Amino acid sequence: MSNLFTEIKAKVEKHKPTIVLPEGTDERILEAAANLAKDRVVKPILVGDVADVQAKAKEQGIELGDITILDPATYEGLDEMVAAFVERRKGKETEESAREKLRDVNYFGTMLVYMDKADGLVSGAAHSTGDTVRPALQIIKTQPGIKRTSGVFVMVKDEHKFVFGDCAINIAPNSEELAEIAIATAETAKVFGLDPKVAMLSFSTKGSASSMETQKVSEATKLAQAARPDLVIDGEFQFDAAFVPAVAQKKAPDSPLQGQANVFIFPSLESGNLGYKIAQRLGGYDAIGPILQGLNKPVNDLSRGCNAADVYKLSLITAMQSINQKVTN
Ligand SMILES: CC(C)(COP(=O)(O)OP(=O)(O)OC[C@H]1O[C@@H](n2cnc3c(N)ncnc32)[C@H](O)[C@@H]1OP(=O)(O)O)[C@@H](O)C(=O)NCCC(=O)NCCS
Ligand SMILES: CC(=O)OP(=O)(O)O
Repeated sequence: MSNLFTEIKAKVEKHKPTIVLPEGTDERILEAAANLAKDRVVKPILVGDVADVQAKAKEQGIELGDITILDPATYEGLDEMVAAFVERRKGKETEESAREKLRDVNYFGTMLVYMDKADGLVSGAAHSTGDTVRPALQIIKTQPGIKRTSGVFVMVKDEHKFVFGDCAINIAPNSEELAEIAIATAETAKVFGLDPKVAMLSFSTKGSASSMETQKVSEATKLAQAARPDLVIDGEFQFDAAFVPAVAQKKAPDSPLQGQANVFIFPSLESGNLGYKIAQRLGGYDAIGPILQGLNKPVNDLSRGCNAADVYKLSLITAMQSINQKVTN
């Protein structure tokens, strides 16, 4: 495990937050839950039919020990949960529709977090991002002052570390949304020990091309710089001009980034999602996330292409977010 996760583990194990893993019959989730419990870093809660979860674990040779398994169908606090859900959704759900939705493991798990029965949630190994995050957007909601949540990846290879955003949520952000994503991602990067140097990515560097797309990024750059003059944010940049000092010298010699960017903001979800997967699969980077930024409580998504180690690491990050949020609140 890289230094980054060894450090996070040391921080988290003192508190042992409770993390809900709603996909209780997925073998990667089961393996990660067993390892998290064995290493005594977080307390996992698995969701699903108890017999099914236990059978799947047995089939995989995974020892669950005393890990809690909650079944939405038999959960004794369900009436209280239904009432809290209806109240939270203020006229958007009836008791009947709430009861129906809470049969879904992601809605159920998210309500456990909302009701403080758990500190955070990690899901998405077996669900699409939409199905994973929609309950959080509706129930947990964004922090005051944050308009939209966004999803970033911490990209790690040996001691190299970068943050990529938005790779998960906002399909076609406008310039204001992109500026908000850039600022939130810079703050997330600090949590991972980076001194953020934020590049706003495009297919153009400092006006080398001009189109609606490049102007959107250039406008977002100005908005982010104006909102947070304390942060190093520049754009618009092609990836090479942001990352390779020799190319930066040629394309943007006056930029404070100097080809040293470590936070990359993609102009659209198409580019962000493709970009992280290319760095992961061709570049050999570990891609941990998507980590959702700006929510009131930590709920994080996984790629369906994840492995058990990814689930373990994202659970550690989720636990760290819950500890940090409690300190801040
Ligand atoms: C995230 C996503 C599912 C939300 O879309 P949706 O379910 O259609 O959302 P809706 O527009 O119906 O809104 C549902 C709720 O979420 C809120 N919401 C939607 N997007 C949000 C965002 N980015 N931040 C915060 N809240 C958001 C809405 O305000 C709404 O709240 P309300 O019900 O309290 O009024 C959608 O943007 C999406 O599909 N994104 C791409 C996901 C993806 O496939 N990524 C690639 C793989 S990682
Ligand atoms: C983050 C992501 O791309 O998720 P998935 O691979 O499950 O679509």
